[in-house]
This record gives sequence, C-alpha cells and structure tokens, in this order.
Amino acid sequence: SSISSRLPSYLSGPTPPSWILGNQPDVVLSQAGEANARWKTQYGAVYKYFGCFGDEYLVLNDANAVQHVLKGQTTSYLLDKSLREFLRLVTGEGLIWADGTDHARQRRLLSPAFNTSFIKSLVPTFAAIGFRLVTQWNKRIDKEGANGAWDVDAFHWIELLTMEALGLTAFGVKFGSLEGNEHPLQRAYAGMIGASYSRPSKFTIALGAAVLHIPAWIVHHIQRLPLPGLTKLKNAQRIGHKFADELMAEKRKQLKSNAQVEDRDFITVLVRAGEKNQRGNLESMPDVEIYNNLTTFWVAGFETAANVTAFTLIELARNPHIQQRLSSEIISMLGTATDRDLSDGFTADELERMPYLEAVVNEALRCHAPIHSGLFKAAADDLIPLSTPIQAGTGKVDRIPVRCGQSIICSFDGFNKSEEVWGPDANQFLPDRWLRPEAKEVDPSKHGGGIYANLATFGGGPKACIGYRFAVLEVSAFIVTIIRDFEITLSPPEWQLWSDGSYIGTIPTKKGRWEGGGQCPLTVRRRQSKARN
Ligand code: HEM
Repeated sequence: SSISSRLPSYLSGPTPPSWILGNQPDVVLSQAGEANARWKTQYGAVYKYFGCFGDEYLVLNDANAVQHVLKGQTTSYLLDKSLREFLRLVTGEGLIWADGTDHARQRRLLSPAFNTSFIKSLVPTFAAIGFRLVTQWNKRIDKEGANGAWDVDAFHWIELLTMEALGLTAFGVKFGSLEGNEHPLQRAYAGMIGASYSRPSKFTIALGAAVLHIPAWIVHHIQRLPLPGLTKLKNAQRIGHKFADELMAEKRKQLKSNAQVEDRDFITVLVRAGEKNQRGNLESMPDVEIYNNLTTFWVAGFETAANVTAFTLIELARNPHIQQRLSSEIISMLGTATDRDLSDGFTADELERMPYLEAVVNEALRCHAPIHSGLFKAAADDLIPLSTPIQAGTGKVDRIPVRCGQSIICSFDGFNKSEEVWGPDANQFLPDRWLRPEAKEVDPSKHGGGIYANLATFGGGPKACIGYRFAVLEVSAFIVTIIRDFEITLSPPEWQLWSDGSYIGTIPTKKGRWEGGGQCPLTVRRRQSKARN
C-alpha cells in the first residue's frame, strides 16, 4: 500500500524507500543532526519524513514553531503514551514521566532543590571532584607517561566525574570511583542506565519504532513479565530504593536533633522542605516520589553532562588557540597548580568571573546538544506558528495545521545551528560569538523558547530541563580543573570525531567503533611542568 500523509501537501520531504523502515536508517545511522541538516537545506526548516511502518513526522527547525511546541508541553504536546510507559520502567513516576497537573505539582515540590543559590553552593563540590580527577591523572602521568605525556581515553573518567557529582549532590554519598572504589548505589544506577551502546541493525531500528506501536496498556503490563533485562532493572531499582529510604530516614533523624544540618544535597533539601510543609499543613512530596525523582535526575543528568564535558574537551584539544586563551583566563583567576591547591574547589563567584569559559561551554552546548531532538505528540488539533512563512502553492503560509496525534520532532540541533538565528557561521565552533554584544539581546522572532542562552539544548516551556544550572556549573567546574593543570591534544592527532546520534542522545565516538561506547582520546601533559622544575 502507498504511504498516505496527514500533513498539508505543500510540505515536502524525502521519499521513503520502503514502508517498513522508511527514512529511519538515514536518521539513526548518520551523525546526530546530519540527516536533518541535509533535509532542512533541501526541503526547508519545516518538512515531513516517514519513519518505520508509515509513521509520519513533522520536523521543526523554525524558531516560533519550536517555541510553540515546547511551551505547549504537558497540555497540548505530550510524550508518546507507549514511550512514557517504557520510561516509567526506568525512572518510575518522576518528573520526566509526569504530565498535566501532576507534573506541575511535582515540579513545584522539587523547586527548593533547584533554586539558584543552592545550585551555586554546589560549585565547590563539583570543583573538588574535578580536582580528584586531576590528582589521579598526575599520578598516571608519573607512572605511565612517556616524556611527560600520557595517553588516555578520557571518556570513562568523565563518566566517573558526573557520577560522583550526582552521588554527592543528590544523595550526599561519596562513591570514590575516581580512586578505584565501587559503591553499591553507583553499581545499581550504572546498571539501570545500561551504559553499553551498540550499532543498531535494521532489525533493531524497526524494533525501536515498533515499540511506539505497542498500546500503552500492554507496555504497562510488560513490567510484570520475568524478562531478563527487566529483572536486572528491577534489581537495580530495589537496591537504589532501599538505599534512598535509609538515607531519608537518617536525614529525618539528623534534622530532628539538629536544625543546623547543612543543605549540601538534594535529599537533605527535599526531606527538610517536606517536613516544613507538613508542619505548615501544606502538601509535601511522598518519599517514593522523592526517590523516583532522584532516579530521574540520575537518568537525565548523568550521560548528558558527561557527553557535554567530553565534547568540550575534544573541541579544546582540536582548537589549541581556544584552549590557550581559556587556560590563560583560568590561571589569571585561580593561579597555577603550584599557586593554589584546588582540593576544596573554588566558588561559583570565581566561575562567573570567567567570561571566556562561559563562551566555550555555551558554544559546546550549542554545537553538541547531547539530546539532539525532542519527540512530541499533538494532544489536539492545532495551528503551529512560523517565524519564516513557507511557500504553499502560489501563496505563503505562516501557520501549519496539525491533527490530534501527529508526531512532531523539534530539532534542538537544527535550531541551535539555524543560520537565521546564529548567522552564516552557525556550523562552526566559535566561542567568540558569545562575547559579541548582540549575544545578549535576542530578536523575539529568533527566540526558540529555550531556557538558557537561547539554546534549544535544555528544551523549554513547563518541561524544560530542571537541571540546566546544575549542568552548566558542573561542566564548567570540570573543564576549569582539567584545563588549568593540563594541556590536552587529540590522540592520535588525526582522530576524527563521529557525533553519534542514535535515537535522541548524542555521544562522541569514532566512526565504525560503536562497540566501545563514547570516546574522548587525549594526550595529557602537565601545563606547568616547565615552571615546576
Ligand atoms: C548538559 C546536560 C543536560 C542536558 C543537555 C539536558 C537536557 C534536557 C532536555 C533537552 C530535557 C527535556 C526538555 C523539554 O522537554 O523541554 C531535559 C529534561 C530534564 N532534565 Fe536535563 N539535561 C542535562 C542535565 C540535567 C541534570 C544534571 C539534571 C538533574 C540534576 C537534569 C534533570 C532533568 C529533568 C528532571 C528533566 C525533566 C523535566 C520535566 O519534565 O519537568 N538534567 N533535560
């Protein structure tokens, strides 16, 4: 049977070679955002394409259109029902899973954990974690380095950084993974995410899409089946849950006997906020929901932050001038390794006085959005407004009609690299763009509705990333500690980055080397080695 379209005929897009796979292999097997960049040039910022089994997607790269859909989340644009049920298996009924008024309630009750001053108070913790990595790397350079240079695939180390950060700031637990220890909670969560990647075969691509065709109620019942993957997941959930329960009970005891307990982690903040609300007869978050959200933060904040850190280091390694300029700024702020020991970290205030650092991190977030697109379903018929009208027959339209149930992809990567918004050099890594005065004032017709720096990287609207400040400060602190003390280059220098874009995540890897997962291969040298001796 021929594939029929529910979208207006004036929208164009690639012709699907088959009904089963459609154009899905073009998307899944190319680099993140690559197929979209090509189709955007060919068919315009708004186009349609067919995935597997005749699934039709409306793809949006246009600023107003992206903004409209992001703002409509939890009410008029929702997560696919079946996808949401699968998500429940991993995160439980936490913030990513929640919709409507339940979502609004959870978000409100979680807000104490994400207020600006609390998140800023975490910077010394992030920085001290970065310094623990520096300490380990110094030891390796001495032991394993040749002529002061040490080759390392830094990707796994970076994953340990973001794991330690979540361990300390979410649960108040130090895993010690950078020092070679393994903590049961960390093991449980690592198992939950299943950090292994594999290149999808055509069969897995179809299977991935088929999931969206399984009715949500069936997915809901899948969790009762003794499938091996699920058993592992449930085990991990059980360990994590037990651990969190013990920690919450312990916090309650501490808070009862001593009101001075410092707010150093999410558990303390959320347990305290809950107790306070109870005393004031206000609604407080049930323990199981606190736990589900700690798991949610883990799923949302572990790999994403690790990937941005890795992409930033790769950009610095392959752009020595940018790295040089950044290291000068850092050293003029914090001194060299011999001037100041960073075992107690540094403050948010010190970070904020490094404008070039902010420019570098923003540019990495723009060029390498770790979630390259968002997938939504229209909950009702709607008209999506456009910043740039498109040709429809002999006239132009500035709104696209969609029907209830329409699948929509907001390309975060496409918006971040839109020439209309970012100029003709949108595809280049140029931190300097953030230092221009215009960077601070965004023309409303070029605003994608993002919550940070007019980037779509953290999404927008009611479901925008709640952890964006956490992520930006964490990544910045890691970059500062590493770049202050080490000079990095790619190893080997001709190593080619492949930004893998399977499904929605973007990971740095090497073409043809999926099995190994993410990569960040560096040669590391002490920056101040000459000054030292
Ligand atoms: C660079 C790192 C990160 C990136 C790029 C990122 C990106 C995103 C994106 C694109 C969304 C969906 C937004 C939308 O639908 O409009 C999201 C949601 C979310 N993120 Fe992040 N994230 C990062 C780090 C974190 C961290 C560190 C945490 C927690 C500590 C976190 C917690 C969440 C949560 C809970 C949601 C769901 C919010 C809701 O549905 O209300 N993220 N994130």
